[in-house]
Amino acid sequence: MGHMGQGAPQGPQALPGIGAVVAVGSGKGGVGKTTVSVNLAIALAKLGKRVGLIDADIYGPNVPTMMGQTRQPSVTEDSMMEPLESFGVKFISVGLISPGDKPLVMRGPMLHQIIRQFLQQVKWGELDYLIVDLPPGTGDVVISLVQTVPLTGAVVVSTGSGVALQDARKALEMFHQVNVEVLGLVENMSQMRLPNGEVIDVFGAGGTASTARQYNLPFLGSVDLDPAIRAGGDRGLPVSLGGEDDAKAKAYFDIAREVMERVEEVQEDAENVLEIN
Ligand SMILES: Nc1ncnc2c1ncn2[C@@H]1O[C@H](COP(=O)(O)OP(=O)(O)OP(=O)(O)O)[C@@H](O)[C@H]1O
Repeated sequence: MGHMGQGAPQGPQALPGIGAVVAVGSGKGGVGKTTVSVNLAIALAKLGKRVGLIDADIYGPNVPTMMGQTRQPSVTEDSMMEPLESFGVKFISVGLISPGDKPLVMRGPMLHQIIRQFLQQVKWGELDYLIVDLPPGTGDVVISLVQTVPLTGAVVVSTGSGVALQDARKALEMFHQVNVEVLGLVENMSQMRLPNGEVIDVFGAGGTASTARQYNLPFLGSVDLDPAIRAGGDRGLPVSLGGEDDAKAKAYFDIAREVMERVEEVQEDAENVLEIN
């Protein structure tokens, strides 16, 4: 395992007080990775977990808008950042530290520095889950992450379309390369249910589940294509706030429970490995 070298001076160091670090990635942009991250984080919090969310999506840092707060985080005297908090979820975003609407041009070393800061210099306190919303594609941010902390695992979001899945497979391969366990796949914008009950298959529903099967990975659930989900994100009031009994929120709670189960599995496996050694 690549991240067992905890005694090594440069190796990834577990964050004290943080139970699990879960990255959410996608391959293709615009498939709804951020919407899944935000609603998953809120669902976990509503299920009683202590949750943090890092928005590391340098190309589209939309977490603050979806969480309804876009002010700059305050910095304490000891140079620690206070995360913002909405709906019981603590969060921080690259969007909050980049000035205005300027396109964010960042060189690798600066990006690496920011990722490290978000992990190590934010007052997260005790968390059960720290979710990291990755930029689409395969790349630098993931490398910075795995060099800084041991990741518990990754969730890969895709639509069922052939091209999105093509890119999702690249993301799966990348996580494999950097020794990050994929907890499972989520299909977003799977189907659209019209008010008259008719169901429209927009992006090829089921494609993500079959990709999961191909790779022998768990399928964590699917989310409908639903204007209420888009509106919730835009208004800073994500649909998960409706709670588990709300039909529009339920999918995210199902996914949250799957993620909790998978995280437990991965952590138990890691403990067994340590006992054998
Ligand atoms: N299930 C859904 N139903 C309806 N709209 C959705 C759904 N999921 C996401 N959207 C909308 O699609 C758009 C893209 O979603 P989002 O920003 O979450 O994608 P992303 O994959 O994080 O994008 P990127 O990483 O490229 O910035 C947003 O306007 C969002 O509100």
